[in-house]
Amino acid sequence: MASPQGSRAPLEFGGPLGAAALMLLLPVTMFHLLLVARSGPARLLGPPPYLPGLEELWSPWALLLCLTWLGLQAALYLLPARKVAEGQELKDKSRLRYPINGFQALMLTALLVGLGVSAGLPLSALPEMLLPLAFAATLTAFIFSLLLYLKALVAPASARAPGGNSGNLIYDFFLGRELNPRICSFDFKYFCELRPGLIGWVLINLALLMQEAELRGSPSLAMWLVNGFQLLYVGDALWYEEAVLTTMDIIHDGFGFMLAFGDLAWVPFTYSLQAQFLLYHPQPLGWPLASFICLINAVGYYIFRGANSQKNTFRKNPSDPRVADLETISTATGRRLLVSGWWGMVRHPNYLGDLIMALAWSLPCGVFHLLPYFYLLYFTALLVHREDRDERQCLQKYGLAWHEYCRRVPYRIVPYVY
Ligand SMILES: NC(=O)C1=CN([C@@H]2O[C@H](COP(=O)(O)OP(=O)(O)OC[C@H]3O[C@@H](n4cnc5c(N)ncnc54)[C@H](OP(=O)(O)O)[C@@H]3O)[C@@H](O)[C@H]2O)C=CC1
Ligand SMILES: CC(C)CCC[C@@H](C)[C@H]1CC=C2C3=C(CC[C@@]21C)[C@@]1(C)CC[C@H](O)C(C)(C)[C@@H]1CC3
Repeated sequence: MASPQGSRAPLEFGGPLGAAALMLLLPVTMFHLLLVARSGPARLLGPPPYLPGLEELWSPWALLLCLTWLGLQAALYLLPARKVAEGQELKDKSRLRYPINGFQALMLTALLVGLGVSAGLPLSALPEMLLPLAFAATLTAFIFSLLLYLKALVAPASARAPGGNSGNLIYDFFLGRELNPRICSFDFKYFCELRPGLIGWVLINLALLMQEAELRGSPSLAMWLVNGFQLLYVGDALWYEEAVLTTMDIIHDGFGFMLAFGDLAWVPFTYSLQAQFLLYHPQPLGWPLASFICLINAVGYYIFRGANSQKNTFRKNPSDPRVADLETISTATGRRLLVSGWWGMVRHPNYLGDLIMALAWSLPCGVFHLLPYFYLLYFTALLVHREDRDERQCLQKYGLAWHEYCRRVPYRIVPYVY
């Protein structure tokens, strides 16, 4: 469908029908997971134990907590940054500037939470509020996406995202019309991608760990592992914050319901599923198996970090001694593609590392329930779809050079498998 605004990007996610289905399915799945995690049988594929009434979902206190959290993270975002980074070149040849203070926000949040807990803040009561909090976050994401849609109506054409301007209201609302919506220097997409959801996720994990300690005397080894692995992942994302500026979400995708809901609700409430499961279904785990799981997480992290850093270093400065010796192929755009090192092994080595880590996050929950493996299953689907989207974009950008890269590096994510 050609858009009235002139953008001819092919429709993704199954077009308007797919977008409408996802807008319904994603929140329903999130609430299903929250309900099933605390039920006895914890069956991913079974019906939820009961259907919650509005009085169990809606709480003005939960909404207030959710908005206070967003306000706190926004205030931390506005604090002076150790560095200001430039994003990729935009259509109008300009570059946006982004504060690099995400890790500082994580540390300050930890300090504030630590002070709060020592002053009697009942953090371990948070798990009891997950349902109304998730409802408040979903409501916030929906209203926020509506405001973003309206804001895009008055944005200049050069500010539009390549994909979210089909002319179909539902599709554009889902994908997001504006690429980098901002008020003054406050960048909503960059803020939401890394701060409230990711830091909220580790806070929920911590609250679940503390509640387990209250219930059983001390947190289990499995709970420690899940908390440790996911804290490492979030800490890494914020430490290497600048790297997010070269991801598909920032460069290509508009900011609409998909990312607003994904960042503000989906990430904190479904990515903490393993810790939620462990609180209600304690799993025995001995040190030998725990050490093996740590090794799997370390291998995944090594590949994930190695691949992401290699590409970011190369994109920032191809003559950097750490990447200068790597073999590359030239493209008509002037940008080169790496064909050795991590990016010579498969075409998305960072996805491979991420998937190995996802496996390590589920293993502490044992092998008798499918529920804690939901993240691994969803993430595999997300990355396979994302890889497909990226391939199409790269083919459009690099043409013959991309074909040559695919010939030299035939596997997409898993060597000799896929
Ligand atoms: N936990 C989660 O829920 C999620 C995590 N992720 C993680 O986010 C990270 C970023 O993912 P994503 O944004 O999808 O994609 P990538 O970081 O893999 O970026 C893809 C881009 O990299 C560049 N590129 C591809 N091949 C090469 C090459 N051989 N040499 C140099 N540059 C190349 C191309 O852009 P160009 O050439 O224009 O630079 C391409 O568009 C990944 O580690 C992923 O695992 C992603 C989604 C969800
Ligand atoms: C559920 C929907 C269909 C899709 C929602 C997707 C979002 C939840 C994800 C899209 C890309 C993401 C990234 C991260 C978190 C999840 C979302 C927002 C990321 C911030 C996680 C930490 C990593 O280190 C990263 C590389 C910075 C990630 C960037 C992409």
